[in-house]
Amino acid sequence: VIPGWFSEISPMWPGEAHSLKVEKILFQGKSDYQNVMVFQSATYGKVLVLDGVIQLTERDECAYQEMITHLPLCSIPNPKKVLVIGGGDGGVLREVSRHASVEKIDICEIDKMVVDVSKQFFPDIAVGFEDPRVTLHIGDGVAFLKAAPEGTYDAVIVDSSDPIGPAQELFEKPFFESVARALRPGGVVCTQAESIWLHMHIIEDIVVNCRQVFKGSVNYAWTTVPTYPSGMIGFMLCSTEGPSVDFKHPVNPIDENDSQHAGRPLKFYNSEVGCSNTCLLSLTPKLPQRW
Ligand SMILES: NCCCN[C@H]1CC[C@H](N)CC1
Repeated sequence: VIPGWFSEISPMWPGEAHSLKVEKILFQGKSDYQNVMVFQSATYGKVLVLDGVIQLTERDECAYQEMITHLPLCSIPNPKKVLVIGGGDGGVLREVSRHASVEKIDICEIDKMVVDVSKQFFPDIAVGFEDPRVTLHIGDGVAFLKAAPEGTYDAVIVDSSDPIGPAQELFEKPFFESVARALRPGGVVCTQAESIWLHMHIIEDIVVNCRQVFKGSVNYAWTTVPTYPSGMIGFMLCSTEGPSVDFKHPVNPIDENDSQHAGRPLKFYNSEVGCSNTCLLSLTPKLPQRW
């Protein structure tokens, strides 16, 4: 390890490690679920790390939070009730709040320390918790969904960490089945779905499960996030049976300067990006997972 640098070394991306120059460590703690750290980097702003894995940086979080939120919410005409699983930093909530049609936002985050640390060190991301439509539930997303009445939500966003640790169950079939049950007919789900350069085996399993569970459409979309392993990350975009959803052609364009967020315009997402970055997995090249 190079002194003064943070390297993201993990068995999930063997043989490689993205590094960031550290100016100052701002917080280190251990919650009931994971190690939590915040540091000031030299060129990406503040950085949130869980169990040694970069969750977000102030500089590039917009690409992830805007895409994971607006890809699904712009694909259906009038999203009203939205559920966020994970997302304890508040960034997805900030993006959901831009949609004036939304009346209710539930969020279920398992680790309260992530919420508290985000509010303390990332106020421009945790601002999402201030929206009066938001109800925060601290608990296990799997259990929350099992308890949700059938057909409750128009959209579910699964903003998870990686399938090692607390988020493992969020990548398995029973969880997708509980998401499908909690969605209304024609409802949509968008999940964090890893990198086509590193995790094709995980993605292929997720696609098999999603094709069995979601009888509408199943797409894989992606965006670039320089501080995530391989510099990109993908999303599974699925819809249940019912009114058809075409993720390539958003029907609900987001107003760039939506009054819900005066003074905080979008930094990354726009309708063009929204449709161009969505591809059927079959079109994704079979990339060498290691050389
Ligand atoms: N809202 C924070 C996003 C967390 N998403 C994941 C963090 C860990 C990465 N390896 C994959 C994305």
